[in-house]
Amino acid sequence: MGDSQDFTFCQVVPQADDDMLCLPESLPNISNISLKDDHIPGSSKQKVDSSIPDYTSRGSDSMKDSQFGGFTSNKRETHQSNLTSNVSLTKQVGETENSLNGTNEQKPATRKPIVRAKVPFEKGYSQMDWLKLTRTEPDLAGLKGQTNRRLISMDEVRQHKTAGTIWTVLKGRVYNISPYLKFHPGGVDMLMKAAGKDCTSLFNKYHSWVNAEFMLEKCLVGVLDDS
Ligand code: HEM
Repeated sequence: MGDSQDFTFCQVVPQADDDMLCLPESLPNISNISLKDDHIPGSSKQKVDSSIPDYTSRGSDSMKDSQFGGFTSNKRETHQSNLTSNVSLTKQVGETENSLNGTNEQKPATRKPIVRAKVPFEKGYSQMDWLKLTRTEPDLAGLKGQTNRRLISMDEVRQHKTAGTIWTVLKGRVYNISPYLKFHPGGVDMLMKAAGKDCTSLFNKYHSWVNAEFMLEKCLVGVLDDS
């Protein structure tokens, strides 16, 4: 009886010993976990560090952080957004809006975003290049000596919509826009919508602030005869 009790007791003791043996191994793990937890309530940067072991192992990256500040910070945010899916990116924008509105879950902005459809210009076709051309090229309008004060009917304008002589009417003036096509920041295709037509309303729709009178001064062919 006593032996069996001792046996039972002896069986228990080794288990306790096992636990004791495990403790030194488990302690470092526990301390690791507590370190991660300590970082989680901190900044988003720290969140990334604690959840991604690779970042903590990159000593050089953390050096870069301190050296380049915001620049590297952006880089990390990109990593974070990759890891937490695109939502994170949207959230960045949303967060700014929410901080202004004072709410956490807000619908996307209702206002329609302004679409900038500027086309990157080819080398040699910047607005500065256009300005230079207007000062150096003597006959951009293709007048060949004719006056640019001539009255031009809409019928005649309509006949000029192919390469070389593309005319348009803007605010009562007729311009040869052929030489300007490749310089147009909105692209050739957009400007071609003006070919052989009165483009005043389209022009005002996209950029009423543009000083076309000045820009196309040397392309003036005549004045629209609207009688
Ligand atoms: C006929 C004379 C025109 C001239 C001299 C002209 C000139 C310009 C200029 C200087 C810009 C740059 C504007 C900026 O940076 O703020 C621009 C952009 C643009 N233009 Fe024109 N344009 C003309 C006609 C048109 C027409 C008829 C259309 C449409 C059918 C058009 C569509 C655009 C678009 C979509 C852009 C890009 C707008 C943006 O940056 O948001 N343009 N144009």
